[in-house]
Amino acid sequence: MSLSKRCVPESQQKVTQPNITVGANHPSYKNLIIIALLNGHSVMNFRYLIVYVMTIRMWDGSFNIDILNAQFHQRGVRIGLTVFAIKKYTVFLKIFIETAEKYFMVGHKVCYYVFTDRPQDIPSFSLGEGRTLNVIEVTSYKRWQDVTMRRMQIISENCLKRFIYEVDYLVCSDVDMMFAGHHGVEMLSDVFAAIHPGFFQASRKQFTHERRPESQGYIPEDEGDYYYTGCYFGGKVEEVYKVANFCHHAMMADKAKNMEALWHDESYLNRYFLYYKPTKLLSPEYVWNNYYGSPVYVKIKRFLHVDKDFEKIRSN
Ligand SMILES: CC(=O)N[C@H]1[C@@H](OP(=O)(O)OP(=O)(O)OC[C@H]2O[C@@H](n3ccc(=O)[nH]c3=O)[C@H](O)[C@@H]2O)O[C@H](CO)[C@H](O)[C@@H]1O
Ligand SMILES: [Mn+2]
Repeated sequence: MSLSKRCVPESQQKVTQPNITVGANHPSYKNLIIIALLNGHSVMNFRYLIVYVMTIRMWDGSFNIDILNAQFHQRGVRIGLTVFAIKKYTVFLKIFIETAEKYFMVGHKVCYYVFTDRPQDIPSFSLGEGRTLNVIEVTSYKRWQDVTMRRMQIISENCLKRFIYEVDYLVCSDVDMMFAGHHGVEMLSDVFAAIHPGFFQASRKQFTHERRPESQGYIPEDEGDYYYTGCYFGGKVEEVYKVANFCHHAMMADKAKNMEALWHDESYLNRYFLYYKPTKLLSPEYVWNNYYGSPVYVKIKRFLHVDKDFEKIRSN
């Protein structure tokens, strides 16, 4: 997969965001309505316009971390972070965990769950207090598409087997990522999702949703609030179970028909979120890719894609 395939065309990347920063660093409701209309969420489709505008978005300046930390500490909240490092992707783990130690839920109870087919290749890490790392061996798949999609099955099975007993919230991430700024409890909610950085300014027409009605990942042309990234989502364990279980079964139903949604697990995830809205939406601060430059609205890059040679890393 070439990265450029999934991007907004060059010409549009240069379009700067309208003046959306008012007071704090996040858009006002008035400006969100304007952005929603510009993005093709018509007033005729009032329900989606409301969803678009009312979703809680996390931006720098939109939360008070001291108050939130006190609340989460009082509850003794435990947070699991799942990450898959299958085949050659084990190379990404070091920087992922090392940067997570610096920025991810610092001061809280954190449990890393590393799923791999190469446990012997997992280095040891020195972890902060209250933080543990579990390496869980899983079988691999030949095609990278199957590796990425099967994460949903493994996550859903482990929700029932262990996550539900061990943690309160789960964060599910790609491994080819690095933390670069604060990632705290402000992002936690029943279900949270993040906007794909390439589609923050894109109109609904440009979203690369699955458009074949026969697929379980189908989203009609005139629906879809956002294009969510498949690389970062989470929530309470019972909610993540529902997300992952849906995506896995949708994928299996398509497979039985010899189909595969356009962007694999990401397409099924987008379909799930169309009908079961996330209760919190992370702004592009929480998932960014420097490929898209440094637009003014991303004041803090908290989580970044690591460059990779797609062909090399995915070859068996
Ligand atoms: C930024 C973003 O939107 N990421 C999504 C995107 O592409 P990406 O290009 O980011 O996908 P990717 O190559 O990172 O694969 C997804 C993840 O699967 C795991 N993996 C994959 C292959 C492998 O051989 N070994 C391995 O461990 C690993 O955790 C990796 O991070 O599209 C994928 C499906 O098409 C997934 O939805 C990704 O979450
Ligand atoms: Mn990735």
